[in-house]
Amino acid sequence: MIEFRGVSKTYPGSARPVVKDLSFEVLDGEICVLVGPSGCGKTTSMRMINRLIEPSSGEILIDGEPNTAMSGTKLRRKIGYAIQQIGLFPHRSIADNIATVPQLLDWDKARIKGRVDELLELVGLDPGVYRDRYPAELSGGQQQRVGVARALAADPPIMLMDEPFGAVDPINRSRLQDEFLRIQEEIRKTIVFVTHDIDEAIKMGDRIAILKEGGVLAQYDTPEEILTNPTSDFVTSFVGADRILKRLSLTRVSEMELEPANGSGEGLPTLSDRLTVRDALSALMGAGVGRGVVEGEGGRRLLTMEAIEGLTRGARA
Ligand SMILES: Nc1ncnc2c1ncn2[C@@H]1O[C@H](COP(=O)(O)OP(=O)(O)OP(=O)(O)O)[C@@H](O)[C@H]1O
Repeated sequence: MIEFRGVSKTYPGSARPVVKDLSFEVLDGEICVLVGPSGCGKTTSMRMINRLIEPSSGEILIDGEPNTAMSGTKLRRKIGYAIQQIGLFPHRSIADNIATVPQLLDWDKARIKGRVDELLELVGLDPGVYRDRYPAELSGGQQQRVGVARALAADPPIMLMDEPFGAVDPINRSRLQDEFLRIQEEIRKTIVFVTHDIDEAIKMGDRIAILKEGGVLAQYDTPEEILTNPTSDFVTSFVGADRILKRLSLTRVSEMELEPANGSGEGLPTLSDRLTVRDALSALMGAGVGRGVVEGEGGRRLLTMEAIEGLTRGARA
């Protein structure tokens, strides 16, 4: 667990803090997304976790221990770090890039090679093809994957990720997000993830910390809660006017309580219950109908506009 306790940061020469009295906890195995407008202190907050930046006051505890009490080696072993600019060393092979922290930690060669190949497999790059290439010989998306593999190299329980998919086009970005969520299912790291994109925050976060100007925490909640019960005008406007639709994209049709279709499904469009409710709504509207039949493990069930509206009720209150 990572715990911020009253953390503030004022840079030398500046009158005002860029992070102000920040207190929240990141639970083990969860992705916590720091999101907010440009300059609100997301990166500063994240870098105080691995002490690339020191707080002006307050403290950060990792598994109950102040990070100021930890040696550099211990911090490197505990915390992986992936950044938007990727930061791969251009004159080192992909294998050597990934091996950066294990080499610092003096792992033996065989162990490093095994780990590099395992990580390349994990991020979907064939080790035989990519191990000996150089960063310039990879696409931007492939380099991002190597960046993530490098951050995971010493199997740290904590990962800090600063806009890790920021430099790739929207399609590849969406693919990388999906892949990363799949990887996280396997590795269950404790992750702090910085983005300025609320849609990315909603997709990636188990919990979202929305920061506002001056590094003040505006709300810390699950994506569902933030979309359903924003606690201030700032959060409402930051999540956007389409928050009800965003809320629908968090739920799959399979999770809805729906009546069996029995005989009443005749002539209605059929949809998979793996769709998000947002996509199912879009399909119904596209077909110009108010009802459809969903198919899945729960059998054939009837999806109606009323049922969809029922999901948004809390959000409209
Ligand atoms: N080393 C520094 N010295 C002085 N001021 C700094 C330094 N680093 C950042 N700042 C200032 O602190 C504020 C917060 O910066 P930070 O990078 O933490 O914000 P951010 O929310 O990550 O922004 P962005 O989304 O634009 O990356 C900004 O106003 C920035 O100019």
